[in-house]
Amino acid sequence: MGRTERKRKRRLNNRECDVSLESLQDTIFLKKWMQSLGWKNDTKLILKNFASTGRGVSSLLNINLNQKLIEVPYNLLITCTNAFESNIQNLCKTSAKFKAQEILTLFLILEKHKNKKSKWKFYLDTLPEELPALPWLCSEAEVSKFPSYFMAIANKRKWDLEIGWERVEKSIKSSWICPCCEQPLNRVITLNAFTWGYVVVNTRAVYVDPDVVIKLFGRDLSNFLSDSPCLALCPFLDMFNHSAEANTRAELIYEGDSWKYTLTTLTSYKKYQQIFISYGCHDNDKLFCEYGFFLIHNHLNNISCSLEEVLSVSNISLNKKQRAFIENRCLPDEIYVSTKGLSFYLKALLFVVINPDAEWGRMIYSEDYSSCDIMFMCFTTKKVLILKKTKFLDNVWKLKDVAVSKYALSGIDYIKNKIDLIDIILEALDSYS
Ligand SMILES: C[S@@+](CC[C@H](N)C(=O)[O-])C[C@H]1O[C@@H](n2cnc3c(N)ncnc32)[C@H](O)[C@@H]1O
Repeated sequence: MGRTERKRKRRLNNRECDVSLESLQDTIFLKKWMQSLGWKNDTKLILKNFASTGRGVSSLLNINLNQKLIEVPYNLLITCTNAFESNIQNLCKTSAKFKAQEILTLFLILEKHKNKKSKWKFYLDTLPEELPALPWLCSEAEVSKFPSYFMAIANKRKWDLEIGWERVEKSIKSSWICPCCEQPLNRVITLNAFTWGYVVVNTRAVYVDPDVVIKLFGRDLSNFLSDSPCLALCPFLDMFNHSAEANTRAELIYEGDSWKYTLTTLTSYKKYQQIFISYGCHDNDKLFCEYGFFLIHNHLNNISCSLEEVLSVSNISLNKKQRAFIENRCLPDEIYVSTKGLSFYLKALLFVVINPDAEWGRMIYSEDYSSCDIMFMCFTTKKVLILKKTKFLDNVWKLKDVAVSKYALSGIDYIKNKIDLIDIILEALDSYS
């Protein structure tokens, strides 16, 4: 079998594993409900379970470059102003102020609790119960075995969730009884429910222009919100998965005689193929931390390192003048290497390290490095990469020892993916030097 034929067969096999979700009740009800509120599925979007990514979107039509993928009427969006519909202010102490993410989280918990009585039921029924593999949902023992730079990011996100929960717990009236089931509030708004809602908002909300949200609401939200109402949940639009190759334009626009949230694709797709959108120019660190997944191949990935790691492998100590120059120009902020080579800052840093007496400013901005400098840069970077690989392998072993949760098991795969990237970059540097 030739290569093309093998590729075709693989594509067909993959397609056979993709299962349509169109006959599921949840999908049928969601689409009917959205259509009854003005959504027109002009691009004939359908939901499928894809072997490669899980649930996602494709179309019965070919989708062209610059075509509008989806238009969702504003009244189908859940913004912070919808919190008023749920009477969140009635169950909170008067002085309580929340962040937009917390307000949407509370809204989801309360509406989900209403079940059939919620007007958002058909949307809520499509939200996943299971949480994605976010590293900040790991236990403390698990997080502590992540690479240190990543542990810092994960701990910060864990902390944000905990602070949010603390704020909510303190702000709700302990005397409040749910009108539908007569349960006390702390049985409805639990830590588990809060974590679920918080993660749903984190992984699915889109950015909306807060000025438009306030204008359409006709009332100021500052008594109630400590940041701006810039987040919204957008039914069906939140079913698209991300690809680093996808390019999309998202806008809240006034067209015809109404506001709508639109997505335009700047990439074309064949019918039945999965349609991806872009969540932003995110490397795997960001994808894993914000959305709980990472891409095996992501051209935005890189391996970052610290000034200390560079100095430790090059066995050089800096003089005062070198240190001041490096710090003033913030060179350590962006020292990394990717399959495309060394970052501007890494090259600059290495140049300053090996040339204590050169005219650094002129050289680093012209990047007119001698072949000798380039050889040293590659050589040192390889040593840094080998050091990083050893550290990552150590993280894998230590994490394997304590990993119990699916979040930590995913973390192991994530670090292994970093190690694979190091091997690829090392090979590329070998051919370069
Ligand atoms: C906005 S939702 C997309 C729809 C989601 N797959 C669903 O079934 O509801 C974002 C979540 O989808 C998953 N996801 C998005 N893009 C992905 C991809 N390329 N590969 C794997 N999972 C992806 C992640 O769990 C992420 O947190």
